[in-house]
Amino acid sequence: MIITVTLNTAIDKTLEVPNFRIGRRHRSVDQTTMPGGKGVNVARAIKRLGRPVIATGFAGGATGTRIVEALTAESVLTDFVRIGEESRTNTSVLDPTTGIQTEINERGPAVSEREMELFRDKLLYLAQGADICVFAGSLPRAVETDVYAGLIRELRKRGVTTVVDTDGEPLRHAVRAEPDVVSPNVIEAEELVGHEFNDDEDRMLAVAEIVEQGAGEAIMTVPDGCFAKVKTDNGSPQLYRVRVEQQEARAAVGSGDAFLAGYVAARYTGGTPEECLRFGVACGAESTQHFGAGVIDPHNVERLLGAVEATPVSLPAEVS
Ligand SMILES: O=P(O)(O)OC[C@@]1(O)O[C@H](CO)[C@@H](O)[C@@H]1O
Repeated sequence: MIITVTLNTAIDKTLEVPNFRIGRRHRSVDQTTMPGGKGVNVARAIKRLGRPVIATGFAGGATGTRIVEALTAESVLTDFVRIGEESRTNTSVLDPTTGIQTEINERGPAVSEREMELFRDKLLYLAQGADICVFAGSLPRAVETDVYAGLIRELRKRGVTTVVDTDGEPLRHAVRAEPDVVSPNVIEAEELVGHEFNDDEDRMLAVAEIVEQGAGEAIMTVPDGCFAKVKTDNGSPQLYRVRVEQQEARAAVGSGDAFLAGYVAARYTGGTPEECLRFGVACGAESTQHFGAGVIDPHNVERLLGAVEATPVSLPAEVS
């Protein structure tokens, strides 16, 4: 079983607004609402890929009920801790004339110590039947920024592979807890490493640096694929640049979540590191053709897979 953890679940509301201009009044021509938060999106995509997954985390108030009911309607298994405060709604505006999507994410509810304790108990219970656990997304209010780090350490003791996609302080703490895989996007990685990246060598050095900081493997997603430092089957480290020809995106929000879902799904079924990266990149690219984060068509993923190239890369001995 794969577990996804979403501590800051959301209803993602996307308004389609042609010729969107800041400071003007608009009427949307279409709108969609879906349960979201990064871990929820990863769970949706893993379910579509046919691997066993359960989504956990916090769900609060009427929005929380809506999140759970909508996931149930998608046949995604859930086991959330119900909390006193209301789960958030994240609003984004998609301008179909430019393809640009502007996101406004709410901070989310405050979670009490008691609720956090209940969650820890639930996660450790679920972990008994789990191979992989994905921690993804921002933290709700009143939660310590080292929460992922503590949970990673607990799950490692129980032999569960841990995967993290978050940002800022929670990511910094999580990396020090030595998770098996960390998968930031470029902005998250620049923040973690402490400088901007100007070229592909900088990007390669960045994934190597994130491994130096504590991650077992680091995968940085970019619009046309990823940069990765992973362990080969014999355990030795290898850098990869994985690329797919960039397609015109209908909606790119959530492609990192689809990447992670594909990577984890392939890893769950014993794919080689290169196969997992290529499958993840195919899933991320395919997801840009659909509205809704984590929405993918597995048949198109298989078609795209042939166009994904993974190139092993060498860097000077001191960093590779
Ligand atoms: O605030 P977080 O949890 O970091 O990100 C939340 C979010 O923007 O990310 C997803 C797309 O990746 C959306 O479903 C969701 O609204």
